[in-house]
Amino acid sequence: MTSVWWIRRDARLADNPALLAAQEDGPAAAVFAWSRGVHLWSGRRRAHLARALWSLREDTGGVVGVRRGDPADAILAVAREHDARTVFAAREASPAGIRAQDAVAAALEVDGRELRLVGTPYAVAPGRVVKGDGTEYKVFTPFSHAWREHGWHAPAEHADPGGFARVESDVDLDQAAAHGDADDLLAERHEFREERVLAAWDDYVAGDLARYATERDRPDLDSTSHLSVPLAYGQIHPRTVLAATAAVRGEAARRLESELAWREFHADVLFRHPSAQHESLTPALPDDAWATGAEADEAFMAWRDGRTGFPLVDAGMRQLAATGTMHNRVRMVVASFLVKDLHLPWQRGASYFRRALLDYDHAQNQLNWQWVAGTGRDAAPFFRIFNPTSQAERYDPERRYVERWVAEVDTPAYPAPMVDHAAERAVALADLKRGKEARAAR
Ligand SMILES: Cc1cc2nc3c(=O)[nH]c(=O)nc-3n(C[C@H](O)[C@H](O)[C@H](O)COP(=O)(O)OP(=O)(O)OC[C@H]3O[C@@H](n4cnc5c(N)ncnc54)[C@H](O)[C@@H]3O)c2cc1C
Repeated sequence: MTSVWWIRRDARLADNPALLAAQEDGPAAAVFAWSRGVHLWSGRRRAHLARALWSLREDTGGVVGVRRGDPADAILAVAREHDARTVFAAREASPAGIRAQDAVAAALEVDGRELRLVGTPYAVAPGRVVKGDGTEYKVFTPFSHAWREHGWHAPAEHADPGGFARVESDVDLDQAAAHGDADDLLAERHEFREERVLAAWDDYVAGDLARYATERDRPDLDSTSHLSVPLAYGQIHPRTVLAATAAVRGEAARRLESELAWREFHADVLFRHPSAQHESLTPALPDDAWATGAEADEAFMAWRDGRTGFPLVDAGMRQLAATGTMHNRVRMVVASFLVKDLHLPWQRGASYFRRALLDYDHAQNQLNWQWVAGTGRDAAPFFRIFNPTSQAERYDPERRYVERWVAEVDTPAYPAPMVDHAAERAVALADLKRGKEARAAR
């Protein structure tokens, strides 16, 4: 009997419980729905997705299908073609992901078929980690302890690459992969083959991981895992990552696990508070605190284009435009600069990141922006105002990162700082104080 595997954020054969379930009683008809939503993605992300799907198709003898249309239509059509009673897929926890799976389940049900959700893109499904009284953890550290205590399954076995039924495609993946990013080209192409992603991770565990605890904040040394891109497209599962780190002793492996716990925490927060995708969880600032009008637009463009006159901010924004990624420390600095120095709402920065990041992940992006803005789930957000100059001195001491991305930094062509950081910091703190007083008075 053929079942359908609806490919979502999990274009991989390794450690994929939904795919294994679909192959249990016979070959799986695998299909990805190339929906209107995908057309709204940036060209660089769409092209990377096409390459990841192309790679999966290569690995399965060319039988994986990619169908134009919204999931409810595309998945139902393939289920009918293969006379499949059951469709298997990973459960998503984001608002858009939940909407899509509800729509697919409803379309299948009226046709006498069934959607079964198996596994999630997380080690522990969002919503599962709860306090003794069943309520959510609002703060990261206790969440991460409870998350570790909860634990997770060992990685699932590798799926059978020969266990697929052919699904015809109506999307030209070669075309999408080759030309999808023609107007949005990256300086370097990121790895998109599952086998190589896994091999690169094995190499990392055997090599650079040892430096992670001491160097993870150094953009000039670039010794982080670079897992965020394959995690975003589901080419590796966090459980696979955690199984490897569990076998390594020492601070570095624990640190990396803790970063993955942030990924799980943010997914949990968004699952419980879907409005956090657009609205501040804690509206820390009064409404009149935000800059508006033409001057604000110009400031935004200077930030976006890496022309602020603060070398670390400009280096980060140029790295983002050129490569689709940015080192985490620098993401925090540029985000803080937009919100606390330029007084622009975090949503504006988050929406530019959505266009520019190759590792864009809705929960991680929106909640990290809220963390920096001090509007998220945080005990002491008040003083999180990054000084772009001292951050550069501390984390890029020889200026190697800055000089790589801002070649003209020491020439007259480089602009003077667009704001006085100390003055803008004082404004931000005064705004935060007003916001706090207004909330207390309510
Ligand atoms: C404003 C802002 C926006 C961000 N947007 C995204 C995004 O859209 N997608 C995304 O994957 N990450 C995002 N991050 C988190 C982080 O910057 C990236 O995950 C990290 O830089 C990726 O590099 P790496 O894989 O080498 O990380 P490593 O340091 O090697 O970490 C390993 C993994 O842990 C997870 N991780 C690390 N730091 C964080 C964090 N702060 N929050 C959540 N998970 C984390 C990631 O999955 C990462 O791949 C954002 C951070 C900020 C401050």
